[in-house]
Amino acid sequence: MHRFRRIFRSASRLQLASASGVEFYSPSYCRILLLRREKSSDPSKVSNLFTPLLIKAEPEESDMGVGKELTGNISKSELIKVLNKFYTRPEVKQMCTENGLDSYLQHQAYISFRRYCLECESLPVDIHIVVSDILKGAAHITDMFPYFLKHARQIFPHLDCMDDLKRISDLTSPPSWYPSARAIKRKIIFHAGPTNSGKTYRALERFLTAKSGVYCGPLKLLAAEVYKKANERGTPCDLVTGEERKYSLGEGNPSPHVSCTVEMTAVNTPYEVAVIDEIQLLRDPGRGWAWTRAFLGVMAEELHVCGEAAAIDLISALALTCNEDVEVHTYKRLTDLKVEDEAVGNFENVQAGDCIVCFSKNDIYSVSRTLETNGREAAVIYGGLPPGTKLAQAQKFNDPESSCKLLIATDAIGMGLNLKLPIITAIKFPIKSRSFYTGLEKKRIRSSTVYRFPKHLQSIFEGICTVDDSLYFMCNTDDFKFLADMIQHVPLALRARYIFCCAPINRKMPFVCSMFLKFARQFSRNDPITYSWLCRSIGYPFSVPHSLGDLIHLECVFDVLDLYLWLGTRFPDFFPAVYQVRELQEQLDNIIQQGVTMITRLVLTSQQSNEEDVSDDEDFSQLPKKVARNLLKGRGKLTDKLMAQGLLTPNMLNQLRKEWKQVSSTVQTNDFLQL
Ligand SMILES: Nc1ncnc2c1ncn2[C@@H]1O[C@H](COP(=O)(O)OP(=O)(O)OP(=O)(O)O)[C@@H](O)[C@H]1O
Ligand SMILES: [Mg+2]
Repeated sequence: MHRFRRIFRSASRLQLASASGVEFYSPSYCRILLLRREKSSDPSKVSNLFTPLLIKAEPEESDMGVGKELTGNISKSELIKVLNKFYTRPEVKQMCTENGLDSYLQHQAYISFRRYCLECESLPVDIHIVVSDILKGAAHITDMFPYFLKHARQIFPHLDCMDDLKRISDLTSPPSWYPSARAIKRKIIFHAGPTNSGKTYRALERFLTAKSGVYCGPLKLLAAEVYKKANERGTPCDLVTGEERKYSLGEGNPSPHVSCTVEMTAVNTPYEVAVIDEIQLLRDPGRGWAWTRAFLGVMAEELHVCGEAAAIDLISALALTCNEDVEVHTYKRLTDLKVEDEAVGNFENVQAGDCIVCFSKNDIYSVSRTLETNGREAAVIYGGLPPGTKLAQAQKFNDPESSCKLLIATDAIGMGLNLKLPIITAIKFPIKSRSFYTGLEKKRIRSSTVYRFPKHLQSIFEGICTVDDSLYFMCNTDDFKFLADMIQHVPLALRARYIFCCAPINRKMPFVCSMFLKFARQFSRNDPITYSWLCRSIGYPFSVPHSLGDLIHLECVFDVLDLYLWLGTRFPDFFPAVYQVRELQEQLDNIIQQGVTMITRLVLTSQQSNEEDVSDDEDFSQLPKKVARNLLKGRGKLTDKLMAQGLLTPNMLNQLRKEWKQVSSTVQTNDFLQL
């Protein structure tokens, strides 16, 4: 029986148990490129993305002076008068709109047309004649329009292909993108129920007994678990994630069964059974597209989806658009869930077997320190840890022989780890309201759709695409755009640029971002990213972390290696060292494990060094206080900028601080400012 004890009373507490969210996914998971399209997208925002081409005011030689000869001279002031009058006429605005020029494009086109006419040494003959006729009253002011429109189309060539753009941006019928799946009538079974009710178990039983099958999971850890389980049960099964493919029947010989992360689902391979786990995640703004794609596209005679009952309506509606029915199997919890009446109150009341769920890494650090001060040993699990470390920590907690009886975790524990938890103490640190897993509100559930292009194209596409927003929304592409910006000046072919922009990296980690940029630069120079180059760049050999900063840096290095493997599966010629990199990851996983084991010591070291920093602040009394403090604390615009550009890593910053402390007594304010 799972017993919930509470330190703080809160209605949201129970939601921690159904840990099916996305908040704590490891940074290494694909977080891809989806746009959320607001219903009322402003078309002028799309126009703003188009920059007018510069048209030189050089009429053809044969035109030179002909207009003047035919109809006499036109002074600049007369010309300006005609142009201004033309642009203020409501009929002109109306004709512009009818020809696809919104107010932004009209304005830009007018500025350009006016400049063109005024800078021309001699107006093109046709324009000269029409202006002259307008001045004489022989033509209407709107007769200028064809010349204006011709100019507008020259400076905005996209106007000519807008219809085609709209056609290819028509996203109103995603089911039709998967003709192979539409060619078969799939039997869809929805396994609905709360967490720990046996949904995945039942679907997997069917998967394992089928002639062929695919399991599509939300996490690498889960995909790996199914891969292991299938092979142990005598069903040869391959593992496919963004970073690797493991063959069960020998290299290059695919098995009829595949366990994969949902992004890697093959939509052109026929299977007898497909299982899509945690189906409610198709509403996730970042990764939801992968569930939508798998659901609409997988070619399976029998499709089992497992997830929260709140997603039944959406799945049924999507199935209807595929002319398919959904059979719903509902499940009850296998174990009772009981919320205790009494709050735990304080850490001394935490008992052996308890799991303390925190909401950030910092809370993990402070709780582990507090527990250790009370002489309690705890295992630690959070999303950013490598899979091996998570498993080792889970093992330590699960092992009845182990002296470690407590677990401190973010809700990364919710997916993919089997934990023996007779009692879960859900603690919210700090007490601030954050809603997790809040269920799917009917009106807001829509499935997400993906489109991926380099940033500028992506934004244009986002603006003009049409989506059936009763069922779909475009996902969030901020990460994609961030990466596109970062490599904007690196000369890459479109396809390579696009793939680089899809890389699943955490943009909040400067070191990972800087390595991403280095990979892209090296790639653009046609230089393979060799093992020795990589080792030099990541500071190999690794050493056991001495501070929290070191530990976090090693986690980043792990992600860099993940990035290498991810790119390696797409550009094997340029990332040739995948086998060695996997070995490096194993070593690093072990070192991170050692770091996590002594996390309390790392917290202490970091606190002490912070305290030292604070006292050293006094040494800087000569310096502008804010600047000195920022340098010591690693904050401030310059520091942020250098970190963001990857020119400064946490390690380098630490080193810099140490060196700075040594020389601080001799450095004068002016020297510092000149630095
Ligand atoms: N019929 C069964 N026989 C034996 N073990 C079972 C059975 N059903 C479920 N289990 C076990 O119970 C545990 C929970 O089951 P499962 O993972 O399928 O739950 P779930 O409903 O998918 O939960 P979640 O929503 O958290 O993914 C697993 O360890 C599973 O192996
Ligand atoms: Mg499950």
